Amino acid sequence: MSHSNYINGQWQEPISGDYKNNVSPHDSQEIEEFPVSTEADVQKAISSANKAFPSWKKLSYQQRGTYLLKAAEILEENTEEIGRDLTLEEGKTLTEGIGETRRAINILKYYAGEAMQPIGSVIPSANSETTVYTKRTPLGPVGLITPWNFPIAIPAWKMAPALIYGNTVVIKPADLTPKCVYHLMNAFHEAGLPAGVVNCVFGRGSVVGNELVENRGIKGISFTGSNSVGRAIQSKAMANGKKVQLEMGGKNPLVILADAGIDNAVELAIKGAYQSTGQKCTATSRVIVEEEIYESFRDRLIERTQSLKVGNPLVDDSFMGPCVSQSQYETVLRMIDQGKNEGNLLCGGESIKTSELENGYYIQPTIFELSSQNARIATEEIFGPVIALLKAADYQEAVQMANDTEFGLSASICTNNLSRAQQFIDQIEVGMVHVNSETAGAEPQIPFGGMKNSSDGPREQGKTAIDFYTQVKTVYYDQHR
Ligand SMILES: NC(=O)C1=CN([C@@H]2O[C@H](COP(=O)(O)OP(=O)(O)OC[C@H]3O[C@@H](n4cnc5c(N)ncnc54)[C@H](O)[C@@H]3O)[C@@H](O)[C@H]2O)C=CC1
Ligand SMILES: O=C(O)CCC(=O)C(=O)O
Repeated sequence: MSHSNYINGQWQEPISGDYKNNVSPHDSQEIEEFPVSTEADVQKAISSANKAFPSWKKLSYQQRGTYLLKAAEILEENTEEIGRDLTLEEGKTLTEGIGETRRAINILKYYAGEAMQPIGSVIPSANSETTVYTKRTPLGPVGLITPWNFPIAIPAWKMAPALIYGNTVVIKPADLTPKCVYHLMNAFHEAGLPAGVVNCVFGRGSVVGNELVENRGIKGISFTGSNSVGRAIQSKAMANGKKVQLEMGGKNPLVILADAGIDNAVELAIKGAYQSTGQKCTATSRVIVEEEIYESFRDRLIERTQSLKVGNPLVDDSFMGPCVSQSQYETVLRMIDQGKNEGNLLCGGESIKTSELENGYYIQPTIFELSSQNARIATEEIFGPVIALLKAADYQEAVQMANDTEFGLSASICTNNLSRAQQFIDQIEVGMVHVNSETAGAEPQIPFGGMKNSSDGPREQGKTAIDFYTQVKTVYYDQHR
């Protein structure tokens, strides 16, 4: 089956006539065809987003919210099918695929609800005759560049706030996972969204994404993906006068203090490190354990890791599926080889080539014990099912190690000591800190984003999303002159 771009309220074939298949990471089978678009397709989409902007901006928040709600209802009717398509093209388990689809639906509903919330504030002026208040004004057409690891939730969490606050959208989905954004576009189309308000152009980042970044018709870029691409986009987009929001990598630590319950701490490590095959920017990739319980924790972690069922993500009892692509699989295996030179391999460390999985991109969940926090596998983002395990003499050393990274997305501490937990919340240099919960996770109403080299620009999701998708207009209103 062949799909088209969604431009100006219509499904349009790419001008080049070129298509590429998405591929199942479970068995390398080609699934469906999606456009390999060129700059000219993007220019058409940008022009339609510009044409649609004035009348979309003019609608009330509640009128715009109605479209989001309708789209959410349409997705809801097809949750299972969409979750299945997500699992088929991305490789996370069906429970995660359906869960992510539900998350996308909740995001649309949450931002539809924002239409009922106050916008702006009234501020007292020095002059008693003057009322000062703030309004929010949308940026205009925005370009959304999204990754493959949350192929429906991340597009939804960028599109929903963009739309409710009055922007129009051109989205470029990750080329590995186009079907999920196709489902989103279809829901907006069926919901009767006016032509040109959302547009989707499938294709390569260096062509489609780059045109969004360079074209003057786009006023803001929201990007999630790798640090190298994010930073390159940032300098180009800012040079073109655009507002930029970046969500990039992480090297998230889970710190386990001696007073923590070992079984609970092990479960947090397992979920944080291996769900979605470790392909989350919030994944647990470093586990730092206080010396006193290090050995018992390590032994239990190895035992649980070896008990995990890795297999076809569409089959109910699989805990972990494959890496998303051949290239991601090769990158993770290269990092594992690096780890074999740097540390002590405790378990895993190989690809899985049983007859059922031989054509897939499967890797065993892997743990390295490290004596140095400076090893590459303890400092570089791997985006695979790999844990760097480190021993800390005490809390002070643990927090120093946790902060010894260029990244600052999320972190977690396992402890029953309230004052230690509070100290960690104050000392850890991340955007999202957990106490006794896993490093991953996001909810629509909660600000999402990091410090240091993990993020740039205002936070995504929750009420803070308004800070990227609008500008503040201050009004001085004097009634008597
Ligand atoms: N922070 C996160 O959630 C994510 C991080 N990553 C990291 O990035 C690594 C590589 O994954 P990729 O898929 O290659 O990430 P990427 O950063 O290349 O891709 C992310 C998005 O940017 C687009 N893009 C790529 N080059 C572009 C350009 N020159 N101009 C405009 N858009 C462009 C891609 O098509 C995709 O839609 C992963 O191993 C992981 O470490 C990947 C995906 C998500
Ligand atoms: O932890 C989550 O659920 C969201 C993570 C995420 O947004 C990402 O990996 O890009």
